[in-house]
Amino acid sequence: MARKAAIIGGGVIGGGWAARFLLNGWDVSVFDPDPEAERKIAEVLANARASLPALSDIPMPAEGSLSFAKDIAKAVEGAEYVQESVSERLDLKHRVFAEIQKASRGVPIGSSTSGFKPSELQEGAADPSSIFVAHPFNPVYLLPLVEIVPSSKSGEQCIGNAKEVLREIGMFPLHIRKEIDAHIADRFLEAVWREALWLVKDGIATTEEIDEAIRMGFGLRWGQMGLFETYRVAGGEAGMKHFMAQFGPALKWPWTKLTDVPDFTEELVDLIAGQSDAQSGNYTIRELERIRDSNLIGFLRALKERNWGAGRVLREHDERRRVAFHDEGRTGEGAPLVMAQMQVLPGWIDYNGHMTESRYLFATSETSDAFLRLIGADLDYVAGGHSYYTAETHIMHLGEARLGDRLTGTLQVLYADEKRMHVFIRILRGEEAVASVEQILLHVDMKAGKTCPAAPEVLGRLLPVAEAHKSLPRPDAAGRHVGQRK
Ligand SMILES: NC(=O)C1=CN([C@@H]2O[C@H](COP(=O)(O)OP(=O)(O)OC[C@H]3O[C@@H](n4cnc5c(N)ncnc54)[C@H](O)[C@@H]3O)[C@@H](O)[C@H]2O)C=CC1
Ligand SMILES: C[N+](C)(C)CC(=O)CC(=O)[O-]
Repeated sequence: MARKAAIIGGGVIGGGWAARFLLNGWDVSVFDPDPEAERKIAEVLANARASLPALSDIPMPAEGSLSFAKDIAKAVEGAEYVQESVSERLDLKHRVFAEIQKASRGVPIGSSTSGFKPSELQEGAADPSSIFVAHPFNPVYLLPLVEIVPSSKSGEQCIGNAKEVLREIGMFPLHIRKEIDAHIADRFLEAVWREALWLVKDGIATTEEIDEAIRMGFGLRWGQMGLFETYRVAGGEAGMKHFMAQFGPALKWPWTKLTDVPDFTEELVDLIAGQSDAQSGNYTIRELERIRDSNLIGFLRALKERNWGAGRVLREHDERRRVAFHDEGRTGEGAPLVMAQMQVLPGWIDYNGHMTESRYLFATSETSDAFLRLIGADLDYVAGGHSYYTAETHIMHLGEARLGDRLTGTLQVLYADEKRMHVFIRILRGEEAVASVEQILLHVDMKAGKTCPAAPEVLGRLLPVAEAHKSLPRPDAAGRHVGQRK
């Protein structure tokens, strides 16, 4: 049975949490008195379904079920984890915690609060030890960071369990050791926002110019190296000390307004809202969300390739799920093995408006690479000097894959021996095959540059699969060559 999370407050952030839990296989019960909550969450969920799976290199678990509860007590019934995401008002959050704890004592309650300290959230609670800050970042279903802030009253076991749950849904829990208003990340965001407000108010830059200054330059740097690592590099060979000596004094020059905040007069609000409308008003919010999401996917995938920063979290999440998915001894008895799930992304579409041909080969190697990992011919094996090389590939295009389609790669072993592996891959959209691919792979000694028998532990996994697949019907297309008549 799927595990259950309760989401209290289903706005921008609650909707993102619901999507992240659901797509990672959890059942989710939402309570939000807003009559529009169901519609809003459905829209966030649609965006999440179109983006999150594209970060994963192994099949996503079956989506959990979503329900809307009539009150908090019903929502938290049987929940293993509760995430509070109601509006940012302390009195409201206190009332919500009281209701949760009346119905379910001891369950971990993470609060999405952007600024309140956990000790403030815990005031007057029946059980302060199970309330803590779990501050996420928008879009919650794509960005891994969640700031976990306990107070001295928080239970160690509760925080440990909560971090484990959050890791399971692919997040990066950053444990903040000392509680502080606005935690770590929002202090930066506020500081940058304050400076930006001054620049607009003083007529120095428009909202668009400020956004260009970020996204064309240092925003890209921060996304992959953060602040200190970026500055370390900027210190050149002389390093961080040199960087500090050179640029430290500037902090005391009048470069910044520091903590001075401009008054939110009607004039300033109109100025900023007007410039923002002129800059992006031709897009709806949902369109902007989709643009943001597909940019983030590309960026995160690049980081994943390099196993760097947020990309490392994605790899670790895949690895945890791979262990669960490819449980020991799985041979694919009675059916081809489901090896990969993919999503057709904007950059995969060609001038004919469907998935471009090179992506069929990409989908094939995603599938066969996953199989190689399953049988132990993984990156460690390759580092040891042995690998499988593809000797021949025949792709048959059977249907058109379109933008946003979810594709599944399955693999059937037609034949295998010490050195050879003959496989049949299907790229499926739902039940329909959009392509079938026949491949022969050879096991090689990479240093010698010639074929050789695979290691016994690899054969120990490959041959039982080949044996199990002997009972499967041989695909009609197996053995066909290009242009051949039936
Ligand atoms: N929007 C953002 O960028 C971020 C917001 N947060 C935090 O997340 C929390 C929620 O913020 P948003 O989602 O942006 O606000 P929002 O206004 O989009 O959603 C708040 C939701 O709470 C619901 N609500 C109000 N009273 C309720 C009650 N008694 N029980 C259940 N639901 C109730 C409202 O109907 C609304 O749907 C806040 O604490 C905020 O600081 C955290 C990270 C980012
Ligand atoms: C604006 N905000 C303070 C609510 C932002 C956050 O808390 C985090 C984010 O997603 O930027």
